[in-house]
Amino acid sequence: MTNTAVEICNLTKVFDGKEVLRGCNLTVQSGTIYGLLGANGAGKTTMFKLITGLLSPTAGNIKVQGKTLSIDKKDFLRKMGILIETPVFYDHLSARENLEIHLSYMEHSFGKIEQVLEMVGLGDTGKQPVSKFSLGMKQRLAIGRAISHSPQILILDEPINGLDPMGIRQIRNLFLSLAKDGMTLLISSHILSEIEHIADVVGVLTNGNVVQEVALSEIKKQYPNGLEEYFFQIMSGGAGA
Ligand SMILES: Nc1ncnc2c1ncn2[C@@H]1O[C@H](COP(=O)(O)OP(=O)(O)OP(=O)(O)O)[C@@H](O)[C@H]1O
Repeated sequence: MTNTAVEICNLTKVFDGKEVLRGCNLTVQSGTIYGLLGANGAGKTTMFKLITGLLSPTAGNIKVQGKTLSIDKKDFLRKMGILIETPVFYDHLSARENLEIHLSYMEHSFGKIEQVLEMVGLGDTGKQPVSKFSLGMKQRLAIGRAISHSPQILILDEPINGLDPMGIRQIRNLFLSLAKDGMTLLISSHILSEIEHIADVVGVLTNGNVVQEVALSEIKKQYPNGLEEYFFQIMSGGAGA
C-alpha cells in the first residue's frame, strides 16, 4: 500500500492552443490535507478535473493510490469524493433523495445518510426540495454528497463558497476529523486563512506549475505573518518561485 494518494508527473493541459498546465508535478500524501492555491485562472479547477477524469490530459501521468488513473473504472470514482464548480442536484427532490440517487450510482448502502446530513448541518431539512435551499445549504449538500460514499480521497474546489461563519467552522472541523480518520483531502481556496487553519501542505500553482510544496508548519516558521505573506512572496516571484 502506497503512502501517496495522488501523484502527478509532467502534466500538461492545452486549451485552444493555450498551455494552462505545463509539465506540472504534484504529490499528495495519504491522510493529509493539501491546500492548492493560485490566482484566478491559474488552473486549479483544470487540475482537479484532470485528477477526477472529467478532463483528459494533453500529456503527463496521474496516479491515484499508485495506479494510473483510469476514467472508465467506477472503482476510481468510488475512491474519490468530488466537489468541483457549481454543484447540480435534482431540485425537486429532498437532500436525502439526492444522496440516495448518488449512493445508488456508487453502489453504496444508504445506512449513513442521516449521519451525513447531520455532519453538514442539514439534518432538519426533511422533505424540503433542494429548489428551496439557499446557496450555502446547496454547498453543504454538495459536501455531504462528496463524503457520503466514504471516499478515500476528497477533491474540493472552493468548498466554503457561500457558507456562513458557523458553517465555515462546522465544515472546517468536519474536514479535520475526516483527515484524522485517514481520508486525504485536496482543497483549493482563495480564502488563505481557511487553508491556514486546516492544511498540512500547501502548493501554489503559478505559470502552469506547482512552484513549491511546503509543509504549513515550515511556512509558519519562516513567515511570521503566515500564509498570506508566503503567498504574496511567491506571486511576486520570490520564495523559490
Ligand atoms: N474548457 C475550457 N476550454 C478553454 N479554456 C478553458 C477551459 N477550462 C478552463 N479554461 C481556461 O484555463 C485557464 C485555467 O482555468 P481554471 O478554471 O482551471 O483556473 P482556476 O485556477 O480554477 O481559476 P479560479 O480561481 O478563477 O477559479 C483559464 O484561462 C480558463 O479560461
